[in-house]
Amino acid sequence: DTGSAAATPIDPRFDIAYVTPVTIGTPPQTLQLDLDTGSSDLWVFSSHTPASQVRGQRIYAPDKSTTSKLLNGHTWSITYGDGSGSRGNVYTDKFTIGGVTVKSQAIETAQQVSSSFTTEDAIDGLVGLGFSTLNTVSPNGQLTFFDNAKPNLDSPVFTADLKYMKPGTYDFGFIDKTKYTGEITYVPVETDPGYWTFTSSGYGVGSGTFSSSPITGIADTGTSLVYLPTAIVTAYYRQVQGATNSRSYGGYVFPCNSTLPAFVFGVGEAKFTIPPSYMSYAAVTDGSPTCFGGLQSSSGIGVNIWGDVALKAAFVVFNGEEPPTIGWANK
Ligand SMILES: O=C(NC1CCCCC1)N[C@H]1[C@H](O)[C@@H](N2CCCCC2)[C@@H]2OC[C@H]1O2
Repeated sequence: DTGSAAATPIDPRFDIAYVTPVTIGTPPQTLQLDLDTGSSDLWVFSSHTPASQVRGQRIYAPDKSTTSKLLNGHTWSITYGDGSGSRGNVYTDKFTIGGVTVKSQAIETAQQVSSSFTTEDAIDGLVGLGFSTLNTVSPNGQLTFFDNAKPNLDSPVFTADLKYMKPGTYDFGFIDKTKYTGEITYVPVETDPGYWTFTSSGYGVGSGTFSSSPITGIADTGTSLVYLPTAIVTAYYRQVQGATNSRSYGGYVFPCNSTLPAFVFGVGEAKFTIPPSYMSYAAVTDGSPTCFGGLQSSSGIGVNIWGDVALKAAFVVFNGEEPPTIGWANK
């Protein structure tokens, strides 16, 4: 098997998150899901989600699918790093992304979602693409779509080609040579506790010198921004006129008309440049002259996160061979 599906920004103005069309059940029900390498639960808004918590999202109705089966006595509950979360019951059903089908995928139906999911009407749920060890289904943990699909994929990989303010793609089972330039640099992945954890070889601010120092963090398609150690973040914002670390806005902000340097990060011998445009994430509120930075401190999180702001500067291969590795290429 091989497959390809679009990854479309949920907001035309800035890249909060990306959604991908999937089909579930028989006849197929289409939902737009957020593929998230930072988690390992596949959950959806459903006919079991209270109407008060649904605001325009498409829902999966297992009772309307002739191939759905309740996974008796199983429940799930997840909380994400931003405090959002959801919980519910579990079914199995036919699940397809970009033409790759898993005949019996655990579909976690939401009986409760937190307010940030209710208000985000473009996201109908998530497809966790982390390692299945992170799956929250109890009493028996379930496999991710990638783990289920892997044996039938031409190659046990998926790739992310996210783009700035326009649709990119997720490919499954093959590496599309037309999507990158030069060579792919592969580095080891630490699979404990279940993220795609790798070590970057260093960073540079704008045209400044490159600092070769290991930065261990996770490649997370479900996180909008990059979160790195405070020393790196302060070195970056020292180069931005009027930048401050705002307690009220919860991070580094600066005048939207500031000139921003690029941010360079290393993977092995390779270098990746996040252009200034990606480093200004969004105005803090609509129309404000104050902008929120695409690079923030990881000091409160406990892990460094290479989110969408970094991922969209590269073509990334999530290699599910044993042992797993992650590959980065320019594009
Ligand atoms: O919580 C994180 N990342 C953390 C950010 C802070 C620092 C630690 C990591 N990612 C989540 C993201 O925020 C969610 N969000 C829902 C509303 C629309 C936008 C996406 C979505 O659900 C799970 C995942 O994606």
